[in-house]
Amino acid sequence: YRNQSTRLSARTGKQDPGKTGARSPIAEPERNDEGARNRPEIPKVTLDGGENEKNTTAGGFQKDRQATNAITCDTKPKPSIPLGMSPPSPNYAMPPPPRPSSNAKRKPETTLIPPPPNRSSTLRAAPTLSTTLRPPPSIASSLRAPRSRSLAPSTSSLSTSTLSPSTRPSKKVLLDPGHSPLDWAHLTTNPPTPTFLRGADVPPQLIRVPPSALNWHNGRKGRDAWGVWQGKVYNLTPYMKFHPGGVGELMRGAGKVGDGERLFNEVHPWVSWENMLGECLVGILVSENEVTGKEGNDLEEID
Ligand code: HEM
Repeated sequence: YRNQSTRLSARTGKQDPGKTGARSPIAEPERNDEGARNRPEIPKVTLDGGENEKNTTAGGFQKDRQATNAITCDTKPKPSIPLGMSPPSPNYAMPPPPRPSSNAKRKPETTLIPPPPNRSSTLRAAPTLSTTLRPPPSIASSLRAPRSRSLAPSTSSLSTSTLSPSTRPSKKVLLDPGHSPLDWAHLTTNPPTPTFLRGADVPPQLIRVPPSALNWHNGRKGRDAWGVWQGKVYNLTPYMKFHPGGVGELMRGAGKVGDGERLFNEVHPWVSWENMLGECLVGILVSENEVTGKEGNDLEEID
């Protein structure tokens, strides 16, 4: 190429032949370009060899590059690409569109392509390795989770009373001293009087309890509070302050036929009403007609 450029410059530039003959082939294009600046004719014909090396020193030659790239980009990009990749990025951005030539594209592609694929490949390899390594622990973890979960229900089925408080918010109240479940158990086994648990106004025998009598014992105005469970009437009054749910909760079903049992089953169906209040049993719930015609509460007829 250099020889060709010198030949072309020798053809157009009449003064060059004598200069080029004395100079070396390598130094000729640089010196000839300096002389070509002053010449008006040189840029038109000999932009190939003369401009290439000169343009590297002056930015004004880039305009000439753009105009001449269509013809002489083959030789220019080779030296300009390695040098101009980093510094003249904005100016260098202009050439790419006019570089339809194959040589210009090959060099930047080859220089630019290696880094991306290498980086991407390295980046891809890492996640793929991590993903390939993750599955084993994930499987192990997935197997562990169901095991713990599967064990939970099995234990819950064994004792629902122990797990129920954890599943729902507790509404237990602070009981007064001497009113713990053990205290209640002691009281039921050793009542102060034979009628203390069943009520002062109740005979020692079980009685027939009509709804009217039940409603009257609603725990208000000094009356005892009666509750019904499976057709049996219990005196709740002595248990009021021993009730872990509080007096108010226990009073919700006092003196009512079906409310007490329904609420009891909603809150704690696992609690044994009969065992806890066995000594508080008053009698059995009967219809109002069964009691009418008899004087008062005839308790002896039940036995
Ligand atoms: C109207 C009827 C009743 C209502 C509305 C009621 C309500 C409640 C409530 C809200 C609690 C607290 C539950 C918690 O937060 O853990 C509770 C606890 C309790 N109640 Fe009742 N109750 C009623 C009748 C009874 C009766 C008649 C008995 C006795 C036979 C009884 C025995 C208990 C016991 C033993 C607990 C403690 C449960 C536990 O430790 O988990 N309750 N009740």
